[in-house]
Amino acid sequence: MSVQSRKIELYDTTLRDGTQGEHINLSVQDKLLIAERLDEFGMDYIEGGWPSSNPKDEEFFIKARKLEFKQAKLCSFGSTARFAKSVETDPNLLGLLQSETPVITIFGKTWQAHSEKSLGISDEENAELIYRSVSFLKSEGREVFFDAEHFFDGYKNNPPFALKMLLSAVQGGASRIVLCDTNGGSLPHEVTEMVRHVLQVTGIPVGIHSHNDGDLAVANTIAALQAGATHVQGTINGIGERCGNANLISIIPNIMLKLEGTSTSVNNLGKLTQLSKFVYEILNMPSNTRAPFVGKSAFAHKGGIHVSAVMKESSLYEHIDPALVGNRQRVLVSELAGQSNIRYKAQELGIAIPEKSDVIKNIVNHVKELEHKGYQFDGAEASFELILQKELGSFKPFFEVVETKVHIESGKDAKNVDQAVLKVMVGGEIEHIAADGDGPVNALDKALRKALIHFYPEIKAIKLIDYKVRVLEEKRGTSAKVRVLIESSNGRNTWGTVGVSTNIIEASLLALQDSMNYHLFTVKAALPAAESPLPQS
Ligand SMILES: CC(=O)SCCNC(=O)CCNC(=O)[C@H](O)C(C)(C)COP(=O)(O)OP(=O)(O)OC[C@H]1O[C@@H](n2cnc3c(N)ncnc32)[C@H](O)[C@@H]1OP(=O)(O)O
Ligand SMILES: CC(=O)C(=O)O
Repeated sequence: MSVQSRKIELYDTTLRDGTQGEHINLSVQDKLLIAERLDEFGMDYIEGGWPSSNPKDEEFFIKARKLEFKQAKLCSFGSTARFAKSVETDPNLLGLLQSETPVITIFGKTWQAHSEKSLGISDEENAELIYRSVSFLKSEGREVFFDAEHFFDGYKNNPPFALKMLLSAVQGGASRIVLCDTNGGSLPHEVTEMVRHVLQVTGIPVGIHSHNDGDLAVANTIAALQAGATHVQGTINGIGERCGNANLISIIPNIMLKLEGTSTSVNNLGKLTQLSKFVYEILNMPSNTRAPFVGKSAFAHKGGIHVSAVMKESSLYEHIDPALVGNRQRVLVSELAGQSNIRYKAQELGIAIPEKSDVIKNIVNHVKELEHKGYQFDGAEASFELILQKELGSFKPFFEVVETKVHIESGKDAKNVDQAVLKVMVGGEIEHIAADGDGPVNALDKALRKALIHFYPEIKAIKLIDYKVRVLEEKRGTSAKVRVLIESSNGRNTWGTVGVSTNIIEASLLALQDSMNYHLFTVKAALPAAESPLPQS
């Protein structure tokens, strides 16, 4: 079949099937915000929930009447009626009508085992249930989409039964037949074959709704489109029941950038990364850094060979231009780096490296040695920049911690204090400072700030926003090395630093020192040389 210039309809079910995922919970307000954003992005249909199933979804549909969508149509979702003979009084169908959505999507059984065992009815009765449910909603002036639940399993088990149920929906007036891989176990070639057959038999637009239990939901969706389907159901970030639904965040760019002869209503694909982040944010979930297209690592190059090639021509190791989906290229520095990684980072930081010098080679070697000791510069780019600037001779530490003592007192009869005592040298002067804290690392942080504040008032702006400890040699138990990664912020920028030691206090102090040095260095770099008031140690 020809796949020339087909418009693919995007049907988002984040607000319904997405919320069937574990740990996913959206308030009415969350749902309204997401719905608006989905419309802005260019979805054709937004499934808001199952109105009669819970009060939240009922309230959502009432409030959603005030939303003014630019292009999307709101859909309510539910099942076929409980009994064929009384569709007109079925509370579920009446709830769908009361939601006042222009489109209603109902699911019905297309796997004989479900019809028999779950509903306990005959084939004829199920066909009648589907026909009467669809035609009743249709007679009330709504457009009706039919979600053929378990279609692929149903077809494998008994093709005539599965097709008969689809035809009942078509005869009832459904305008889309959506084939559901409800258990998510189908393979792409099976989907292709069955979609082709359904298109021949039904003669109306066919959609695909895949679940990800075999990690193939996106592949199965693309296979259905290649076979002629023109309607895609999925969720943002692939959230949904069990392993999730087909991820629209991957499907949409695959359609728009790769599947020739197809188009969608999305007007700015460059907003894809923002959309993914927005939904994670509302769900209060961390973004998936490895997500294709939109993840932080999706275009992050670590291996020296890759970076060397990417610097000559990005497409040598990138399947698309990251900007097309609102993402960006990144280069990581690690033990797998070559000189190209360092050159790239220097360029990114606006640092000129003298030609024909050993600077880059020295830095590569230094980074590899440090990573061998347990350092990690992914996530600690500020520590890396200090190494680079030091090697270039443009950075000298602003202070030196000459001595550290940390005192921990706990127990029934103890004072329960944690205290750090530091001797810090700044510009030839020694400061001897003690500070109490909530835990030894907090005491250390406070003591260091106290020692430095009157030399460098700028450090007041630094806030610790994340602190992570990782044991590096687990088998050595409490004598193992630890790596501390700290994320700091000055309200405008954030930066990461790292420290490694067998002593968790020392590892923390190293990361803290890098954080303060980095901040002071950037403050100094922002000033003309003659005006820099900062002493160096
Ligand atoms: C594949 C999918 O994702 S379908 C969507 C699944 N989503 C949800 O289930 C979330 C919302 N669901 C709910 O809030 C509740 O399950 C409700 C309100 C729909 C129903 O609640 P209850 O009436 O207490 O029934 P319960 O959930 O225990 O069982 C479901 C009933 O629906 C019946 N049913 C299932 N599918 C269909 C269908 N397509 N048509 C008609 N009835 C159906 C089942 O046979 C079962 O009936 P039974 O109680 O006579 O055995
Ligand atoms: C309808 C639906 O959500 C499914 O079959 O997976």
